[in-house]
Amino acid sequence: MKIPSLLLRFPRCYFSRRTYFVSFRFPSRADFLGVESLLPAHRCLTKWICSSNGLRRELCQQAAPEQQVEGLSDREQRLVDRLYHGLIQGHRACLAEAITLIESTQSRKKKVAQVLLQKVLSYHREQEKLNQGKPLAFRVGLSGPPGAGKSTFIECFGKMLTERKHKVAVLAVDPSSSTSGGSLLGDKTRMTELSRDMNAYIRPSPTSGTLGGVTRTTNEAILLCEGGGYDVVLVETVGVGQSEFAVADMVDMFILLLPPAGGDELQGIKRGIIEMVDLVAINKADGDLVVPARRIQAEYVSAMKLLRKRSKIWRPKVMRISAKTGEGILDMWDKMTEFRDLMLTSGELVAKRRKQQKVWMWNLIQENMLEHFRNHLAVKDKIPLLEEKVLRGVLSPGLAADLLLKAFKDGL
Ligand SMILES: Nc1nc2c(ncn2[C@@H]2O[C@H](COP(=O)(O)OP(=O)(O)OP(=O)(O)O)[C@@H](O)[C@H]2O)c(=O)[nH]1
Repeated sequence: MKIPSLLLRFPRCYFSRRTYFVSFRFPSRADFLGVESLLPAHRCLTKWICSSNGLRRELCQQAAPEQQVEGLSDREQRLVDRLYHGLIQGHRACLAEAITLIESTQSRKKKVAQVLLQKVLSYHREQEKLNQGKPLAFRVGLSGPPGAGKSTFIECFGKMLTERKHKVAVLAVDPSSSTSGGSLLGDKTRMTELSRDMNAYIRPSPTSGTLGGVTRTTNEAILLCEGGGYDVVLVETVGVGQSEFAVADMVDMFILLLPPAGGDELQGIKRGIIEMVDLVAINKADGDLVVPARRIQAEYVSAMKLLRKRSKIWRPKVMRISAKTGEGILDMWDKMTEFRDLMLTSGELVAKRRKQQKVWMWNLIQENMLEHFRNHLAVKDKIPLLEEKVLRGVLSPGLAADLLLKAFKDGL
């Protein structure tokens, strides 16, 4: 809808968003002289604007392009706007700053981060609508025991993708970094060439927080990367704690990278994780390792036949690759895109993402509730005593839990 030219001719007329009130202020005496002739137009315009939602929206956009969010100071609002615009224009520095903001544990910054995320989410929705429902990015999880060759693989795979005009983001989930104070995953020195590539963005794991906290920020970082135009987001993790399960719950495709070794060396691979996998890549299938790689591939192919089918359209594949020579990497990407396309056309991808959103929400609630419970004044002091009684066998775990829960409920 067009804004009446009359309204635009008078720069001092203003429109208040909250009251939908329109008023004219005449800039000079000369203009004032013309008031008589303008009054009917003024009244008519006021009435029209009040009844016109379309114009109201248009005026709001022209008068105040950024919607002021309640509770944010002007400075915070400006920060959100700067990061948002920088992010969607593809500035890496803004993406990095935005991820730092979502990783913050300060309550004020957390609030600002959520406002930014909301904005990025509505941008996502718009873009996906324009894309006929196609997701902005392909989310891929990569796990494997230490030494499997994850960083060599990411370097080789990432470069292959950027050469094909893709934009690649690499995020890491390493809960062990919280205790060790630093993460090797996502370390740029492990992927020297990719980290210099302008179409790649590498982010190490946050070095503080629980697995739940790290998972939350990684989930949010994925959204930010997608907003920044990265169409392949790779989330790397090692088999520590429950991190692979957490990563499998945030990606479209989950890949397990294995060295050509069996038995003891693969003890670290948790049984359950094989059930989450969409593709197993046996790495280092080069030189003398080709034969053992073939053997491991055959073992996994037969083991995976016994697994319960998770998808109607996809059976997990086992492939041999060499991250060092690049052999098999392109074939692997072909398989990955085949998976993505099948998932998309069958509707399984949308269903999977929806389910993941729900899992994510409940995980956050669980984590926050537990923290709230542990720190609640009514139970905080009782926990060590009851724990000790349970350890000594004086009190059953069930009774101890009941006592603590009762104290919590009474204290609410
Ligand atoms: N022969 C051969 N060696 C490889 C291949 N990929 C990786 N390597 C070697 O395997 C070793 C471990 O590789 P990384 O890429 O550091 O493995 P990672 O899984 O990232 O290991 P962590 O950093 O311990 O988690 C290095 O010495 C690599 O050179 C491959 O395809 N073939």
